[in-house]
Amino acid sequence: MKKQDYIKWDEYFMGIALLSTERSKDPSTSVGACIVSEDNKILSVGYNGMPIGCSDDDYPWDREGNGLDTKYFYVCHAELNAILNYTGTHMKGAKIYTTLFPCNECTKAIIQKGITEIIYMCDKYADTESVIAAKRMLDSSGVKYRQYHPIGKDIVISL
Ligand SMILES: O=c1[nH]c(=O)n([C@H]2C[C@H](O)[C@@H](COP(=O)(O)O)O2)cc1CO
Ligand SMILES: [Zn+2]
Repeated sequence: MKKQDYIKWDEYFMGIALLSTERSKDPSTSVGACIVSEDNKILSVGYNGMPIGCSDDDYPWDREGNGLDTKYFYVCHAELNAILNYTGTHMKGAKIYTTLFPCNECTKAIIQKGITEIIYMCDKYADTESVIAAKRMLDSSGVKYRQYHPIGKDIVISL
C-alpha cells in the first residue's frame, strides 16, 4: 500500500513559498512566492529583496523615517521577483502561491502575465488601500483568490 502521509499540492507549493521566505533579509516581513503551471509544475520562485546590485547592507530596511531612508522605495516584492525570475515563455493559467496577499502593483503584474489564481496565506494588510485596490482589479479581471489554511503539519528540514 502507498505511503499515506504525503503532502498535497497546496502544502507542497505553499511549503516552497514558506521556505523561500528564509532567504529574505527584511527584519519585519519576509514574503515568499511560488508560481506553478496549470499542470502543477513549478515555474518560478521569489522572495522580497533588494534589486540586483543594490546591497542588502547598504540599503535601508527601516519602515519609518524619511521616505528615501526606508525600504519601501527599493525592495522588490516576492511576487514580482517570482514573475521576473521566470525564464520561460508564458505563464497563462498559472497559479501563484504567496505567503502574503499581493499588493496592487504585484497584482497588476500577476493579471498581465495571465496568472488565474492566487493562493495566499496571510492577509494582514487587507484594510490597506493597496490590497483593496488589488482585490478590485482581481475581481474585474476574473482572477480567483483563496486563502490557504494550514493543516497543522510540521516538517523539520535539517540543513
Ligand atoms: O505583497 C507583498 N509582497 C512583498 O514582498 N512585500 C514585502 C515588501 C516589504 O519588504 C515587506 C513589507 O514590510 P512591512 O510589513 O514591514 O511593511 O514585504 C509586501 C507586500 C505587501 O502586500
Ligand atoms: Zn507587491
